[in-house]
Amino acid sequence: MAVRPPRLPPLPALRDFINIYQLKAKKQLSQNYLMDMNLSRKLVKSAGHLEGATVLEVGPGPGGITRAILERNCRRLDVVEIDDRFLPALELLAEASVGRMSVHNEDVMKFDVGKLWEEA
Ligand SMILES: C[S@@+](CC[C@H](N)C(=O)[O-])C[C@H]1O[C@@H](n2cnc3c(N)ncnc32)[C@H](O)[C@@H]1O
Repeated sequence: MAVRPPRLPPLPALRDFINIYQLKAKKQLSQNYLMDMNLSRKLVKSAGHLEGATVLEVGPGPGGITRAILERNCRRLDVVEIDDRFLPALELLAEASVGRMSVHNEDVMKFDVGKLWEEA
C-alpha cells in the first residue's frame, strides 16, 4: 500500500505570502519563485527517498520547495536563506513542521554545514 505524505496544517498560499510581505524578487540574489506546488513536488520526488533523511535546502525563498520536502517526511530539514524578508513565511513553515525544520538566516557561503551536521 502506498504511504501518503504527512499533511501539513493549512497554510497561506505562497502567492499570499508574496503579496502580504511584498516580496518583490531581487535580481542581485538571483530570485525567482516556483509557485506551482505540483512542479515543486515533482522536483523533490526526483531527489529520491527522503523519508527519515536529514536535508539541507539552500535559498528556500518563500518556501514552495520547502513545503514539498516536508511532505516527504524527512526527519530533519535545515534551510539557509540570506534574505530576511522570507523569515515570517519560513518561520510559519517551521512551526507547522512540529520541530523538524530549522531556519538559518545566513549567507550559505559563510555557513558551517559540517558543524550543523555534527549536531544532527
Ligand atoms: C532562485 S531563488 C529560489 C527560491 C525558492 N527555492 C523557489 O524555488 O521558489 C534563490 C534563493 O536563494 C537565496 N540566496 C541567494 N544567495 C544566497 C546565499 N548566498 N545564501 C543563502 N541564500 C541565498 C535567495 O534569496 C532566493 O531566496
